[in-house]
Amino acid sequence: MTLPDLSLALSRLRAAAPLVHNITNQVVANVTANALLAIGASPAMVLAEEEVGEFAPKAAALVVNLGTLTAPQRASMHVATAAAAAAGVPWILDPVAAGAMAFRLETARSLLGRRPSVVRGNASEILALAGEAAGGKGVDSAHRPEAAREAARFLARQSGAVVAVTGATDYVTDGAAMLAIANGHPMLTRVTGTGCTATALIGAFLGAGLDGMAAATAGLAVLGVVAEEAARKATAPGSFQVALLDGLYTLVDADLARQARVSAA
Ligand SMILES: Nc1ncnc2c1ncn2[C@@H]1O[C@H](COP(=O)(O)OP(=O)(O)OP(=O)(O)O)[C@@H](O)[C@H]1O
Ligand SMILES: Cc1ncsc1CCO
Ligand SMILES: [Mg+2]
Repeated sequence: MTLPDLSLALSRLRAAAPLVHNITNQVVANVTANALLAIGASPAMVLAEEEVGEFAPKAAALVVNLGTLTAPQRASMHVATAAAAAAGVPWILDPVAAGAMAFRLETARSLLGRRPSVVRGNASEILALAGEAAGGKGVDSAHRPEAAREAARFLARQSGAVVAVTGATDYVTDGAAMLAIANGHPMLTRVTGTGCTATALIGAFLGAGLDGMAAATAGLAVLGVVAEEAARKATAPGSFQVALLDGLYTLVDADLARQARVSAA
C-alpha cells in the first residue's frame, strides 16, 4: 500500500480540536488528558454507566482502556461502545494486560465485537487477544513486537479493526498491509502510561477524521518522534515525562513528516 500521508495530520488534528471521550485507567487518566490537550485535542474522562451513553455520541472519538478494569467500568464500556457504534463515532481499544488476567481477556474479546476502528496493544496483549500466547509481565510486555506481527494481522482480519502492536518498532496492519514505525526511545518504557498515551493520540487522530491506518501511524509516529527529542533534552524519567508533554505541544507537521521512519514491513 502507499504510506499514509502524515504531512498535514497535525494541522488537521489541531484544526478539528476533537472532543475525545476516555474511559481509561486510574494510573494514566491525568497523563493522557494532558497529552491530548498538548497535542491539540479536548479530552473528557466520563466513566459512569449512567452518563456514557449520552456522552459518547457527542464525542469525535472514544478511547476504551482496560488498565484498571472493574465490573462497573466494564458495564460502562459496553454501553459507551454500543452508543459510539450506533452514532458512527470511531473508537479505539487498549487491551491492557489482556494476557495476564482472564477477566480482561474476556472483556477485550467481547468489546472487539463492537467493531473498534483500532486496537493498540503491546506484543503480549496482541498475542493473547489472537489466542496465541497467554502472559505478559502484568501491564508490561514479555514479548518482542516482531513475535506478534502475524498475530496482529490475524486479529485485524478476524475483527475488522486496524491492529497496532507497539515496542521498539511498532507495527500497524489492517489484515493485509503492514507498516513499521521505527521511532521512539527506550526511556518510554521507564515512564508509566506511554502505551496508553499512544492509544489516546491515535484516538485523537481518529477524531480528526483520519482512517484507522493513518490514525494509528500518525499517533505512533508522533509519540516516537517526540520521544527522540525528549530523550535528547532529558536523561531521566521525571524530566523526560515533562519533555514529552512539551514536545507534543511544539511538534509541527514538517518535523513529523521529516523525522517519522515509516515503511512497509
Ligand atoms: N525499546 C523501545 N525503544 C523505542 N521505543 C519503544 C521501546 N519500547 C516501547 N517503545 C515505545 O513506547 C511506547 C509505548 O509502547 P509499549 O509497547 O511499551 O506500550 P505498553 O506496554 O502498552 O505501555 P503502558 O501499558 O505502560 O502504557 C510506544 O510508542 C512504543 O513505540
Ligand atoms: C501501571 C498500571 N497498572 C494498571 S494500568 C497501568 C498503567 C500502564 O498501563
Ligand atoms: Mg499498555
